[in-house]
Amino acid sequence: MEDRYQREINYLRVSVTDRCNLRCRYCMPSGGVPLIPRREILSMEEIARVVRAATRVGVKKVRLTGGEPLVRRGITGLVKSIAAMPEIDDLALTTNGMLLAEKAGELKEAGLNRVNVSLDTLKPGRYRYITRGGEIKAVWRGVEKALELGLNPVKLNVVVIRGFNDDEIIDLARLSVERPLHVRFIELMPFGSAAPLTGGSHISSDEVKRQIEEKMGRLQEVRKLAGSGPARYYRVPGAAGTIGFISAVSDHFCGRCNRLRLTATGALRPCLFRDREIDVKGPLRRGAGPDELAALVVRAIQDKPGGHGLNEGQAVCGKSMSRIGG
Ligand SMILES: Nc1nc2c(ncn2[C@@H]2O[C@H](COP(=O)(O)OP(=O)(O)OP(=O)(O)O)[C@@H](O)[C@H]2O)c(=O)[nH]1
Ligand SMILES: C[S@@+](CC[C@H](N)C(=O)[O-])C[C@H]1O[C@@H](n2cnc3c(N)ncnc32)[C@H](O)[C@@H]1O
Ligand code: SF4
Ligand code: SF4
Repeated sequence: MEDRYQREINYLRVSVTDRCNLRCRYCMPSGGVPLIPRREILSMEEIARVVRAATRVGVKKVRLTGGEPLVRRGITGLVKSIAAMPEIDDLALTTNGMLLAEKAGELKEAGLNRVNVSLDTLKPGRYRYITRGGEIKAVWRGVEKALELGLNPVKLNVVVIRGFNDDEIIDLARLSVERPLHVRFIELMPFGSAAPLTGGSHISSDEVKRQIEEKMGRLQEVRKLAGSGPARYYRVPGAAGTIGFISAVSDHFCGRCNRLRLTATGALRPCLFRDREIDVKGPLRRGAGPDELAALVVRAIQDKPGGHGLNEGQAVCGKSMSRIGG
């Protein structure tokens, strides 16, 4: 359905857990986020009930994210139940890739359409540093497996950080040339944990694009690539994959916003950057039926702000990305 700004809201991002097997420096403090007791987290069955209610008011696309969705037990069963909902035409997952090689087969079989994998560097030492202990080989095994199984398109998420990976922009962009990989450069967003990395180090998507075009020639705009997110896509002429830009800070893609979020603790969140949330866990556990749940989804859609307000100093985000479901 449409919100107050005539935007069609048809995409639900579900954070299935706040837990993660990595501790990326821009996402979490070194000790991780304080663990939420298990009973506070929605069960897979509860998540499926909310998704089903959301389909009644026009949600067609679902993304499972987190924390790390692949550390949550029962993820394959959740994929299966969402994939079975006839209204859903795109079911995707965002993952750090560490467990992807072992899980990709069962996820594909359960009905997952595609994956976005986070990978900020090509260098094993840097990967270990930024993730505080991740193993890059495991991520590449996951990416290879996803390609082999046809979890199409496979997108790579690269957060660009000055002084960390800005010297790898061209090498990362080149990954899109030979193989059908879709490399997306993401502007670092000012969440709490990212603060030490943002000091004077923000690199805009325009700057990244300029660097790529200087070395690789003019990029062609690509109109359609499976997805529902905020990225803009381009292609090196003749390349198998694409290069995308997610300009969360410099560009107001809020005008094209099409999404709602469901947090791991059972709240509908109208906007990534605003702390306002609508509780659904309480009603779910008091036995709310499909109509009542659908009404809460409608309320969350009506509550969506026109934009994130980051550049007007209105945004308040006390939580980390892992809690909300980046
Ligand atoms: N500011 C902002 N950033 C978002 C929003 N949705 C996703 N992002 C960011 O975009 C980056 C990539 O997100 P993904 O989880 O891969 O999903 P997506 O780009 O929506 O997915 P596609 O359907 O493949 O286009 C992450 O860093 C997200 O935090 C949003 O609503 N607002
Ligand atoms: C929060 S993670 C959750 C899914 C999964 N654990 C992963 O890393 O892909 C989703 C996305 O948010 C991005 N992200 C986290 N913190 C960010 C920040 N401060 N700025 C920009 N992107 C961020 C990550 O790079 C990742 O692509
Ligand atoms: S970005 Fe993803 S992998 Fe990294 S700490 Fe956050 S939730 Fe975990
Ligand atoms: S910041 Fe808020 S309004 Fe803007 S695109 Fe993201 S969720 Fe939508």
